[in-house]
Amino acid sequence: MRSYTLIAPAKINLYLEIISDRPDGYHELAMILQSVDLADEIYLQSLDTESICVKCNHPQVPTDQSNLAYRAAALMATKFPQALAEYGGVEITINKHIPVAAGLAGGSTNAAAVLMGIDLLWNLGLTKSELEELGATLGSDVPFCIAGGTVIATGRGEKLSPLPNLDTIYIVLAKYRSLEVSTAWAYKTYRQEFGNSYLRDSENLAARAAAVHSEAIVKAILNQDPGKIAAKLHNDLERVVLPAYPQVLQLRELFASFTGVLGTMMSGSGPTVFALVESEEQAEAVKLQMRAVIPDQDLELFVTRTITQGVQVA
Ligand SMILES: C[C@@](CO)(OP(=O)(O)O)[C@H](O)COP(=O)(O)OP(=O)(O)OC[C@H]1O[C@@H](n2ccc(N)nc2=O)[C@H](O)[C@@H]1O
Ligand SMILES: Nc1ncnc2c1ncn2[C@@H]1O[C@H](COP(=O)(O)OP(=O)(O)O)[C@@H](O)[C@H]1O
Repeated sequence: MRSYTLIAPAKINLYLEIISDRPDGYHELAMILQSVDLADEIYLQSLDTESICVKCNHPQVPTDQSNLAYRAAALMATKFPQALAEYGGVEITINKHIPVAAGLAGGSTNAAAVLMGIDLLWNLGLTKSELEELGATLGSDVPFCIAGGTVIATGRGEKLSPLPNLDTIYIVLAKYRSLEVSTAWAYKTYRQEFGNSYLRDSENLAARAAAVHSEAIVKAILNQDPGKIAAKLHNDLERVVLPAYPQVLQLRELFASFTGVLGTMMSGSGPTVFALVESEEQAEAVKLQMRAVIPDQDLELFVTRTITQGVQVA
């Protein structure tokens, strides 16, 4: 019986600009995605039968066919039926550490780990770009979770251009356990409220505008300048999520008021808010400050840091 354990890291969005809507219902984006060391462990074990089964220690995560990890395995089974017959199905055990429905790509990174793990279990020898292409059919953030590091993502988030590795930056994450924001709702509301400001002249114009806006943060990343990176954080989805979720706005304002915080932003469609911090010591101090102001145990707080890789075999 063969088995693999994979480490599946979360991401944050250092930059998220919505360029336009698309005929397929998605949005054209310009993003900078960053892997962080808060990660789930994914344990894969071959089965004698051709079935797929998912186990997870987190009550909010479904273990049926709606689990993104299950869907990743089902996709591999459909694409490679001979390998499924030869090597058997797979049992997927997810040890969740990443908060669920948080804007941290928890499900996407689990799916990425399953694609990479099954590639190994079934001796398929797929390239990273082949795996990323398969991943894009499961979710917009899945290709990035395979690539990892610091990456410019365009299209609906699946077209990736790597940036140089960032030196370690410490990060504090804050998320109310019971608060969920639907990604589809966030984009739909943005389209309803701000859609008339999209650039529609031509794809090129839209791409050029995105390049101009994100230029400053890309430069700061190339210069390894955490202060400037923090000053240029941006997320268009804050325009719809912050007014609708005052608790998220409060976290954002509190982080901004703490000593040692270089910059703060909501990640993805939220509701996680992150703060870039000067040092590990400052990060622990910022976490303590937040806990002192909000003792409510529904608020989850994590100290994490930037990393240079996506999913890895343990
Ligand atoms: C907002 C972001 C930012 O990184 O992340 P999360 O907050 O989910 O982590 C991503 O754009 C989310 O990526 P992901 O969670 O993989 O999205 P998908 O499953 O592909 O899409 C979920 C829904 O979001 C909307 N969507 C997503 C991506 C995109 N470029 N345009 C969209 O309009 C669509 O309504 C889609 O049905
Ligand atoms: N493997 C998985 N891990 C986490 N959530 C999952 C998974 N598979 C499906 N889901 C569902 O996907 C939804 C989004 O969760 P998640 O991927 O953690 O958030 P986000 O896309 O905001 O980063 C949740 O409602 C959850 O029930």
